[in-house]
Amino acid sequence: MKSVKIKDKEFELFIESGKIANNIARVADQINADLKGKNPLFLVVLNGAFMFAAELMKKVSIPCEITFIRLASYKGTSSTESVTEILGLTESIENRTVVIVEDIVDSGNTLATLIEELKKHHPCEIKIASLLLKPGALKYDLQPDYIAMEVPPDFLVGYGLDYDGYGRNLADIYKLKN
Ligand SMILES: O=P(O)(O)OC[C@H]1O[C@H](OP(=O)(O)OP(=O)(O)O)[C@H](O)[C@@H]1O
Ligand code: HPA
Repeated sequence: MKSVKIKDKEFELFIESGKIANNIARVADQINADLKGKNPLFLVVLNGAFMFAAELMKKVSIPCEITFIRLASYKGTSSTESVTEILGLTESIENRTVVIVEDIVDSGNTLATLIEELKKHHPCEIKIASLLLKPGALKYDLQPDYIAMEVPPDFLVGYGLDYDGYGRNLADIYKLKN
């Protein structure tokens, strides 16, 4: 499919599934080499990362655990204070090597907040694996350890990424038509 319409918007084909798979395989090889013997715990951030995580974890061959979390943010007691809660983290991460699995690092806001929250639980180290990184949109001093592909700051859908809840099931990645 060269283009798709989702709700009111048109998207054009940007990255085909074969290229996505090759880049994920490369990331898995890096993880297998770097984290051997570290017994990592992969924290998959739902919803967007589900498809990347499924493909990545089939190719990660070192002993590891996988768990799935969601982030909930709400206003704290003072009107400006924003509180982020990690839902679903039942495993202890104390002294563990934790690998955050994300579909995209865009502004970096989600990841920066998540890292701050995770640090409160004293992991031994926190690694970041993301399918996509938008270097041109990043507003935080974050250095993701494992990136499958860098992309321009266009709005993307497919392979887990959604537009208003739709498009996550697309096997390729599409970008918003201008
Ligand atoms: O770097 P940022 O600017 O913070 O953007 C990246 C975040 O945005 C998306 O999550 P979203 O909150 O849309 O939830 P979803 O995973 O359920 O789609 C994506 O999955 C990342 O978590
Ligand atoms: O480009 C994007 N597409 C979908 N969801 C997103 N969340 C951050 N950036 C994006």
